Amino acid sequence: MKVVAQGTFDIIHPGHVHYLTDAAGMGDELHVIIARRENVGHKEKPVLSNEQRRDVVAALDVVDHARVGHESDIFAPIEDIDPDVIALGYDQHHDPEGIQAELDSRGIDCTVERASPRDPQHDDELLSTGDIIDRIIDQRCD
Ligand SMILES: Cc1cc2nc3c(=O)[nH]c(=O)nc-3n(C[C@H](O)[C@H](O)[C@H](O)COP(=O)(O)O)c2cc1C
Ligand SMILES: Nc1ncnc2c1ncn2[C@@H]1O[C@H](COP(=O)(O)OP(=O)(O)OP(=O)(O)O)[C@@H](O)[C@H]1O
Repeated sequence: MKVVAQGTFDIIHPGHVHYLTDAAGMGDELHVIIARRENVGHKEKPVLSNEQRRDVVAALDVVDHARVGHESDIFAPIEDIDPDVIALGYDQHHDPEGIQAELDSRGIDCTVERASPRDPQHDDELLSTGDIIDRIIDQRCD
């Protein structure tokens, strides 16, 4: 069973590890698609390059394969990987029914699941790249 997870993964934190571990548990081979910098438009663009974000994700034990995503067709890597499950992050804005309809129309036999959120495990745990960057600005910039 192949599972696909996807995201920006700019400055890895335990929320990312939770998501990828959850996604890996939905099958036995986890593929991760890294959002291209130019395609991140719903929030600040990543600080780190496409390749750096890919290499760090690829180094995680639960990840079998990581790649930088396609420039324009988000379903091109999906056709290539041919997964059994797409695991959406708990807060990803994508519409599961729209994705399912596109999978069906392309003849890809795959379901769409939603991963769980990670709750903070100890005081002062930062589970958001945006929050980490805000703290760096707060503590290191006068
Ligand atoms: C099934 C699926 C496939 C995707 N494939 C790509 C891709 O090939 N290239 C890309 O730049 N973004 C791709 N994306 C979109 C990014 O991953 C998207 O910007 C990402 O979901 C942002 O999530 P985040 O805000 O949780 O980091 C894909 C998204 C989904 C749901
Ligand atoms: N605390 C968390 N618990 C579970 N999953 C998480 C958590 N934080 C991020 N993720 C998941 O990791 C994937 C990539 O997240 P993303 O790169 O947007 O990180 P982020 O820290 O949420 O970013 P930002 O703070 O800039 O919005 C998404 O699918 C997201 O749902």
